[in-house]
Amino acid sequence: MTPLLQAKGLRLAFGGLKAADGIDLDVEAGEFLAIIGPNGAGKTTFINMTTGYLKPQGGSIAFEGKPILGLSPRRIVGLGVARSFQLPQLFTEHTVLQNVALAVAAREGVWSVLNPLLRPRFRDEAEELISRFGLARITDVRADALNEGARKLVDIAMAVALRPRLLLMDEPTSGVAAAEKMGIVETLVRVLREAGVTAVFVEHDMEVVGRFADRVAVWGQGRIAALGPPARILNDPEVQRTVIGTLPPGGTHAAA
Ligand SMILES: Nc1ncnc2c1ncn2[C@@H]1O[C@H](COP(=O)(O)OP(=O)(O)OP(=O)(O)O)[C@@H](O)[C@H]1O
Repeated sequence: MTPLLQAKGLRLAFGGLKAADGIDLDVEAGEFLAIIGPNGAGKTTFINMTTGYLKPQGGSIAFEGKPILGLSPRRIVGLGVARSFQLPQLFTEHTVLQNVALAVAAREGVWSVLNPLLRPRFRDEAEELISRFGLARITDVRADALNEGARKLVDIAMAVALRPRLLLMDEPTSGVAAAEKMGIVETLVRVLREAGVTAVFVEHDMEVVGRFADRVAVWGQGRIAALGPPARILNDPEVQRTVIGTLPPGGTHAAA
């Protein structure tokens, strides 16, 4: 079967720095794939290339078998690939409802920030989506008054409003308070699974990766250093040493 997303030989250098140095990755429909790796390994660069924000200098990317490399971010969204950002991109002076309604309107080709709530169809859909994310109690709260966990969920709700088949999330739990983290991930995984959305997410919290990823890709200096099920990857001594940091340099077993 054709993979949902297929990246082959992606290369991109910034000056002498190879942020992508021959990335080959297939993402299968329905899976949750976690990307882990040290800072600067090129994880965000991969998301940027896949969503049209950066153009690789070599290689190819196909979504549902069709080439998407070189298309604008908006065209790629239109084909069914959405993303969320490490820093949520919300309209801070607008309420949660207005933000999500704007995303619904954008999907329908209405790009105006002039009150999308005037259209009951957009408003109803936004309200329904907000309640699926368990955010009904903050529907009318302005985005700049939200905590980081709520901001992340609203950002992802806006991406889901675009009705993607693939969603790429850049560090969905970064900045979220530890006590809130698992609840946030449980919510977004539930919504994405119910909606049949395949997910690729960059994550630094290995407990989140272990609980929610079907496969894990380990990034190292613009390359995929390891790829496989979480039970194997997270217990790999080399991954523990270079990414997770539980082993002393040269150590062979996890520190207590
Ligand atoms: N637009 C750019 N111009 C120049 N250098 C860039 C650009 N984007 C990324 N880089 C560099 O490319 C390398 C890979 O960056 P990237 O953001 O993809 O890493 P990352 O694995 O996502 O890191 P982190 O976990 O810190 O977010 C870094 O050294 C970064 O400084």
